[in-house]
Amino acid sequence: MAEHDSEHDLKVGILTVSDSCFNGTATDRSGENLKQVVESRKLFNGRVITKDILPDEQEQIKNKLLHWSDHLKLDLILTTGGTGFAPRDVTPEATKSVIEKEAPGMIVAMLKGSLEITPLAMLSRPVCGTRGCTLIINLPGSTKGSSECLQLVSAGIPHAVDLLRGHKPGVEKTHATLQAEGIRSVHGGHHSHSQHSHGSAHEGHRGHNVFHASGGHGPHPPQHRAHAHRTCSNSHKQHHEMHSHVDTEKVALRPRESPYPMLSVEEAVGKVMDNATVLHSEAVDIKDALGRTLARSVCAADPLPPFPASIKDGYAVRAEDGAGLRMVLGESSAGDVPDKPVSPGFCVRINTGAPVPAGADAVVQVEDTQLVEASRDGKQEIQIKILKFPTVGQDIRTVGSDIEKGQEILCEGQRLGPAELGLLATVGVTSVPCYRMPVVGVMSTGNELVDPDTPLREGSIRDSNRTTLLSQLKEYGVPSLDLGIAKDTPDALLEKLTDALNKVDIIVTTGGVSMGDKDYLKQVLQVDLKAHLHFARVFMKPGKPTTFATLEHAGQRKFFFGLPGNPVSAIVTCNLYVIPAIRKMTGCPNPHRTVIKVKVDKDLRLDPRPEYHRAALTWESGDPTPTAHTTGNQISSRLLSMNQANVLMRLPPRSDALTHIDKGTVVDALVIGQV
Ligand SMILES: Nc1nc2c(c(=O)[nH]1)N[C@H]1C(S)=C(S)[C@@H](COP(=O)(O)OP(=O)(O)OC[C@H]3O[C@@H](n4cnc5c(N)ncnc54)[C@H](O)[C@@H]3O)O[C@H]1N2
Ligand code: MOO
Ligand SMILES: [Mg+2]
Repeated sequence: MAEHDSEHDLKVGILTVSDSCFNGTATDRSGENLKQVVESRKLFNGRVITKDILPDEQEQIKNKLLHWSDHLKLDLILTTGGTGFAPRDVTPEATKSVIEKEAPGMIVAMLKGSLEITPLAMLSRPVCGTRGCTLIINLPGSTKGSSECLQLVSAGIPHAVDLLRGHKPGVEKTHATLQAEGIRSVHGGHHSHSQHSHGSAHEGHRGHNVFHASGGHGPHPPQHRAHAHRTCSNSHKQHHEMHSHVDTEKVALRPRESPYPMLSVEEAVGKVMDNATVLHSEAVDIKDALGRTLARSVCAADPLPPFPASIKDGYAVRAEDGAGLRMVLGESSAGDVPDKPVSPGFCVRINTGAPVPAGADAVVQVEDTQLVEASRDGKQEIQIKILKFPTVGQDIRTVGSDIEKGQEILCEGQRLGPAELGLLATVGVTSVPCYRMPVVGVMSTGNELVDPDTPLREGSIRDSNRTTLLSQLKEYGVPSLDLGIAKDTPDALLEKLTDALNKVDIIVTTGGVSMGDKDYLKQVLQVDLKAHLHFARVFMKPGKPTTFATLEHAGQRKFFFGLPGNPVSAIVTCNLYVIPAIRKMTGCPNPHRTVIKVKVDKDLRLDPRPEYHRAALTWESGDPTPTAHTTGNQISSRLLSMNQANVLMRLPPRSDALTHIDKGTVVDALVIGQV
């Protein structure tokens, strides 16, 4: 599949120069048509960033060209109209006043091609040239003429822009592509009629077109004959090689590697965590704080228990009275405020949790007493016989014995679980400062995707990544937004991402980040959103094309995680990069996954990349190291390999010395599920 050098996508401006279109007495058909031709991406990979209509006023045209070149920094400006001999035709003059270098070759290409169609083309006065990195081309005003002329120069446009941008890789890459892949059929105006001596004519390398000059050079054995072709030479020659032939035998065939460096997982995680700064705190009611991270420590305002409390149901006594008979004075139940102090020889019936009355310094549980029926002066009195000698403090919780006044009960950075929230209730703190939770938007990309509840159509599959990722975020109590499915076009991506930027802190997309010619995410991030791309390839399996970027938007730092589309890659990379980043942002002091030692349950073949191998744990009796049962075929598309998996075993990359991991070997494993 032709690699799509997305960063070379051209930013195009279309300027219609016409009094009648400007004042609305005519419709701007040629400008609209040019927009369609550019958006069709048939001639080159470009996108119309801006389009306008101006009257035939030289100053206005000049200012527009200056603005589009110097401020919008467009790659290509196509003007249509105002290039003739009529008194109001001043587009060439306006253009000449802004360009820094002329491009006569393009004028020749246009006029040569046009003159073959009509001699009247001699009346056209187009100017072509560059200003900064912007290429400006005057096209005729008619719909037919402007699109024909654009076709005539289109093959040179991408290279011109590459050279203007000083993007060696673009030119070199094209060269490498041509050399590596031999002759490409032409896409520009020169549909030469050379016969194809080998294989089917592939589509030209997207965005870079080359010319076929007809015929080859002398007899070549059919299988080796390379057509003569003219390509934009690389920068040091600055001219077209005419009719040179490429003998693919001799040319060094260079691989078409992605231009993005491959990071190790450690480096990638490091970059993510370096950028994930802790968010500010906000007051959260404790009934909504489950799973949140505390932003400030909490101390107890008062002691617990606030009074000496009985631990048992029994009798509050004076220990020094020892064992033997006691008159029962009264009772102290939980919630009572005792009013009768215990005097020598007496005791008070008491319940667990009830305040121990003054004078008493021990509690004898009811099991250690005998009830002695007694009556005095005809009145029923209760006496008990204490069977064992009580000790001072027995079964009494002294004031503050659970929580002292002023004691710090929770510290900053703690995750608030049920017990922690209970503690807050205990000390009467019902609202706590917690780190804000980032809002995470999840978006799938891919023309092949349909919603899970939609019937499949030819060539489509159901989107599972959103379900997986949204529920993984829910598991961590992270507020999330379903951003839907974006089609595989730059505009669809740009529109959804731009919209999401105002709603979420973190955007997680899946798909469209590998080497496909429809994998536009990186380009949209870099070119359109001007995001800072931290990495776009990681030496790991699954997850190689994982892409991470940040962007300052409206004074806030926004995060992009472009996870791979393969379902397993998506959830594994979410666990490795997204969840730890979120945990760090929410103040969690140890945001990373817990790593444990596990024993592999069978021989495992190693992959050339370090693999995060899915497994489910069991504990064999007497063996403290759990056994990790592999979930089988680990291909990145097989979501079943995540089924019941609660760890990701970290397996080393294959080497000459090590091609397998033997059964019983102990390896590290990241805990990702309930163990
Ligand atoms: N020439 C190369 N091709 C690929 C490479 C490479 O290095 N060279 N990398 C491969 C690896 S590794 C991965 S991972 C994938 C990732 O590609 P993308 O991130 O561009 O993902 P897509 O191409 O859009 O989709 C990949 C795969 O996953 C399916 N998919 C996508 N989204 C979903 C979803 N929401 N639910 C379910 N399934 C989804 C999609 O249909 C594809 O089958 O690139 C390899 N290619
Ligand atoms: O990197 Mo991919 O996720 O292995 O298939
Ligand atoms: Mg792809």
